[in-house]
Amino acid sequence: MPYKNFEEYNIEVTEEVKGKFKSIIEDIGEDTERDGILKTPERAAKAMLFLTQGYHQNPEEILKGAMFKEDYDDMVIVKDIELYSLCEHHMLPFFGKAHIAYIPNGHIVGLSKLPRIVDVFARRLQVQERLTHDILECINDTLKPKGVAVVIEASHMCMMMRGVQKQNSVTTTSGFRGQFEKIETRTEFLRLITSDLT
Ligand SMILES: Nc1nc2c(ncn2[C@@H]2O[C@H](COP(=O)(O)OP(=O)(O)OP(=O)(O)O)[C@@H](O)[C@H]2O)c(=O)[nH]1
Ligand SMILES: [Zn+2]
Repeated sequence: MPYKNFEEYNIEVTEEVKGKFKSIIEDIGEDTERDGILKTPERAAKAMLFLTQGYHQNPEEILKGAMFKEDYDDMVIVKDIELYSLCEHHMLPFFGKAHIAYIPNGHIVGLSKLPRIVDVFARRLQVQERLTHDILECINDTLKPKGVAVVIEASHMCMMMRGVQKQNSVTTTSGFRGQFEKIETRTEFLRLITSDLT
């Protein structure tokens, strides 16, 4: 996708996507000249580009921007990170929480960077399984910790508003690398994310 810089790209693509949303709104039988709808193609285009901005962000750079040498080598957990993504099959939202843990190997990372990389990968067309692994592999490859774990719990609007129409099902996905592949470490992590302690 050729573009000079993100702002320039955004202006150009917003115009294009706006035109496409206008056609969709016409095709579903709405009046695109109606007062409340007049600006809707533009609003929808801006919303869609916001929700997919992760394609233009570099998660490794975000992590590398705040890695600090430190001898701490116990588990670090950031839990209940809210996430909103779009399923790649229907382009409908799925949303929920991510829980991330890692065991440092000489370096810790700025805590805010973990939610930031969740957003980078969530703001793309995704399936929950790949989103989980994208986050896991990015931390593993960039921070090179002794271990990393990611759990995501999410509800999928494509299963709620349409299709099978199940309102209460929650999907859990998980990935474990390094020391979290050992049952005791994994159990400790799962105990801590389900307790009120952290
Ligand atoms: N594994 C996985 N499946 C997902 C995710 N998000 C949506 N899906 C599923 O993607 C599948 C697409 O199946 P299709 O049969 O091609 O599409 P469909 O006819 O719209 O399916 P229904 O949703 O069952 O009506 C559905 O079963 C969705 O529930 C996800 O994150 N992970
Ligand atoms: Zn879907």
